[in-house]
Amino acid sequence: MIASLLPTLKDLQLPLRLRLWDGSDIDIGPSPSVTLVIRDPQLVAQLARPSLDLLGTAYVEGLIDLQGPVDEVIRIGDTITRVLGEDNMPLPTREAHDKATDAEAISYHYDLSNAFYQLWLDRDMVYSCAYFETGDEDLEQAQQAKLRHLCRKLRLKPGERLLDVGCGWGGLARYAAREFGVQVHGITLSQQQLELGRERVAAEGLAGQVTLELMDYRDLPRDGRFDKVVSVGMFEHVGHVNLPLYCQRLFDAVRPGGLVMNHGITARHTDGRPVGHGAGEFIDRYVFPHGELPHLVNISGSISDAGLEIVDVESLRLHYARTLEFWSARLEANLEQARQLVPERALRIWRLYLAGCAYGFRHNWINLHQILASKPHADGSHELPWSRADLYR
Ligand SMILES: C[S@@+](CC[C@H](N)C(=O)[O-])C[C@H]1O[C@@H](n2cnc3c(N)ncnc32)[C@H](O)[C@@H]1O
Repeated sequence: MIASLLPTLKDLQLPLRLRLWDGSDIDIGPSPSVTLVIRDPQLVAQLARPSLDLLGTAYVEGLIDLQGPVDEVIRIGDTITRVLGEDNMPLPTREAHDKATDAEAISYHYDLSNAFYQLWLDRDMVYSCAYFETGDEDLEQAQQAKLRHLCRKLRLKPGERLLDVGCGWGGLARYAAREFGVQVHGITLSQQQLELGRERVAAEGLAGQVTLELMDYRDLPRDGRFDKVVSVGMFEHVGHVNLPLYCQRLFDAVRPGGLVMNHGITARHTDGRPVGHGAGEFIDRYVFPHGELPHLVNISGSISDAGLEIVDVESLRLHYARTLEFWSARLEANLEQARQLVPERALRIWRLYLAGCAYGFRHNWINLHQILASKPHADGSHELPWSRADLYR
C-alpha cells in the first residue's frame, strides 16, 4: 500500500522522512527536516486521501508522531493534502447554540490552565490579534498597541462606562481603566479567567474602576447603560444562528450616541466553504468546539439589522499571522514546562492549532476584522470626529 503512494509523494520533493511501524525509514525528498512516524499500519490506506483533520487527529490520538519544526510540519501537511486530498469538502453545518453547550465549549478551551496560557501569551494575557504599527514590534509592544488602538477607536473619555464582552483575563479592561480613566465591566464564561482576572484587577488597585463577572452575553442588561461596548475575539463562539441576537444585545447595552467595536476572526468565503483541507474540522473537534466563523458580510449584516451604523472597518489578517507566530514560537520554546501543566494530548492539540492558524492567516484562509459601529441618536447624529486623524496622533 505504502509503495503505491511513494511516487506521488516523491514528486513533491518535500523534506520529509517516513518512519514505519517496523522502524524502517523512507526519505520522500532531500535533507528531511520533518519525520512522520507511522505507528499503525492501518493508517496507510487513509493516507491515500489525506486531510489536515486526518493527520491532526492521528497525531493527537498517538497513531503518528511528528518530529521537526512545527511550522514545517504544517507546511508539509498542507502541501500533501492539497495534492492528494479531497477537493469537494462539504459545507460545514450551522449549529444551534444554547447557553449550556456554549458554556461547556468555553470551559473546555479557556479553563485548560491559566499557567499554560501564561507561558506563551504576553504579560497581560491578551488572547486575540495584536497590532503591529511598523512590523518591528515584539509581542508585548504589539499587544499594548492593539489595546491602545481599540481604546482610541472607541474614543474613550475619562469617566465613561465601557462594557467588555468576552473579557478574557481582563487585559483590555485594566488597560482602558488605567490609561483612559474609564469604568469597565467585563464578562466572560470562563471561571479560570474570572479568578485570575479579578486577582490582577485587585493587584493593580483598579477594583474601584473594573468589575468582572461570569455571564453569558445573552443575559446582559438591556437598558443602554454603557457609553461604549467592545467585544474582542468573542463573536467566533456565537454561531451564525445567534448573530442577530448577539448584535441586538450589543445594541441594547449601549446608549444612543455610543460606540460598539466588534473585533474577531472572519471567514474567507461568504458561504463558509471549507478552506485548508480539513483544518476547520480539526479546530471544531479539538480546539474550539461549536466555534463558527461568519464572513464579514454576515456579521456586518447583523450589526446593521440591529440598528447600529457601521462607521469603520479594518482588516488585520497579517497581524494575526504574526501574533500566532509569536505565540507558537513561545510555546515551542517552553515545551518541557508546558508538559508539566497540561496533558500531552492537549499539548499536541495546542501546538498544531497555534502553528496551523498562523499558517492559515498567512495564506488567506481566514481574516480578522475590527468593525466599529455607532448607535445613532434619534435625529441621526452621532458623536464621532470628522476623520480618523485622532487615532494616529
Ligand atoms: C479568545 S477569548 C478573548 C478574550 C479577550 N477579549 C482578549 O482579547 O484577550 C474569548 C472570550 O470570549 C468569552 N466568551 C465566549 N462566549 C461567550 C459568551 N457566550 N458569553 C460571554 N463571554 C463569552 C470567553 O469566555 C473568552 O473570555
